[in-house]
Amino acid sequence: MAEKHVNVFETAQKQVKQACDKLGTEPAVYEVLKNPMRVLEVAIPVKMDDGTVKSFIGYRSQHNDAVGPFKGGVRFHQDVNMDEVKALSTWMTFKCGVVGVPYGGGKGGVVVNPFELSQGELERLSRGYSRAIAPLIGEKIDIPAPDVGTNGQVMAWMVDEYQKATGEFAPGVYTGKPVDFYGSLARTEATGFGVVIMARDAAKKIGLPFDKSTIAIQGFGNVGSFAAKYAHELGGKIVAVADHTAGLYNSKGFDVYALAEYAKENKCIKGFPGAESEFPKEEVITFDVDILLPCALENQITAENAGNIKAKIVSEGANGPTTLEADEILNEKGIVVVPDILANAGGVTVSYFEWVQNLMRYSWTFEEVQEKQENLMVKAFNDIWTLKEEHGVNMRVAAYMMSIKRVADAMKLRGWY
Ligand SMILES: NC(=O)C1=CN([C@@H]2O[C@H](COP(=O)(O)OP(=O)(O)OC[C@H]3O[C@@H](n4cnc5c(N)ncnc54)[C@H](OP(=O)(O)O)[C@@H]3O)[C@@H](O)[C@H]2O)C=CC1
Ligand SMILES: O=C(O)CCC(=O)C(=O)O
Repeated sequence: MAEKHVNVFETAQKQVKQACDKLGTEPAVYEVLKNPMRVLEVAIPVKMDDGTVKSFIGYRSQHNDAVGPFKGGVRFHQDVNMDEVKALSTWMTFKCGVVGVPYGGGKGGVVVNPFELSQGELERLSRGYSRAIAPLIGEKIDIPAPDVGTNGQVMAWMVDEYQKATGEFAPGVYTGKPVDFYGSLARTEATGFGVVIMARDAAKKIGLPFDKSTIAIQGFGNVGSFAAKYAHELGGKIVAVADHTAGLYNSKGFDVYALAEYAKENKCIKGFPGAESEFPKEEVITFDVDILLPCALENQITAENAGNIKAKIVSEGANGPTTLEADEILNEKGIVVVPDILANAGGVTVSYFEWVQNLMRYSWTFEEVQEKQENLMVKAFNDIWTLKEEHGVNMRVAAYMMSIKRVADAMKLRGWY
């Protein structure tokens, strides 16, 4: 039966409810966690290159700050909407809880296709958004970062505009900045690296040799391209890749460096000469591989395609790629799903390291940062695996159980319930 349109905020709420029930928390815990504490909607007027003025709608959702300041990326995409931003901010709260970084959850977004803007228009929009949310954010209040459609340059403009709005030079108010402007080494690579480390450890658990495995990747932006690089460096063979424009196949495994270079230059993978053949991009999800890395957007693994998935492991680089119905199907099929709030937590983990370095006005080497990231994520993976075995639940429920407990304990100590 075809799945109805899936509202990702309802998905996030149900995931939280399921874990609260499993933990047996007091009803007040879900009552507090089911909605973001604050959601801001702004209209950002931007002078376009042709002299007209266009107003863009933006959001910032602050889900929960019991553990620490709100934290989470800013998405520039034409499909951004308030419910999506609310869901993404909810997932951030529990993602931070999973890896134990001292933050709550936040997320922002602007309804825009950034590829249709000139560089000047993109800068004016980024500055306008930063000005609009400046009263609600701060180094110790709410710390945005990059997500789909934004990058280090956008963060640098936003820091500069925040300073103009508040008079305060506070580089730690945004993370994911360029390394030459208060960014951290290994942040750009962090999310994709983490997705692969988690797939590697899941493979160990089920006795699948990662260095003999075949891999399919959906999405070839920041997360997908670095996931490809690290999976290749660990000996995995990336045979299928898809972005918004095409699905590409190479039976011998892609030259991931050449593909990344091509995608950077052409802003898509279609036409890459190193592919043997092209296939419809949707089919990447059901490709005959050992490991699937969804690294694009929400609701990609659905009730329609989940039954045909052949991979033994799914490590979720994207936020919310799997619908609730699909999750049940994967569970029944015995597929190990490393949930988004663990698999893609490398981004916020290294954002945390960037923030710490900013506050200390100090910097660590690439190797130091990546080692700290790996240690933190591997510990979270093992703790969640143990919890999963103890309670007979899947990794997603176990991850929420661990995280909700941390947030609930902080709320209790603060006297919120
Ligand atoms: N950046 C980060 O640090 C973090 C990101 N994430 C999550 O990872 C995911 C990807 O983010 P990021 O890599 O930063 O974003 P990017 O904007 O860098 O890349 C997004 C990629 O997804 C592709 N894509 C979009 N829609 C589809 C589709 N229908 N089918 C196939 N590919 C598609 C895009 O293709 P095209 O360009 O052709 O549209 C692009 O390759 C998001 O869910 C994000 O929230 C999670 C944690 C941290
Ligand atoms: O780096 C961060 O602070 C958050 C990244 C993000 O938006 C995410 O993990 O979804």
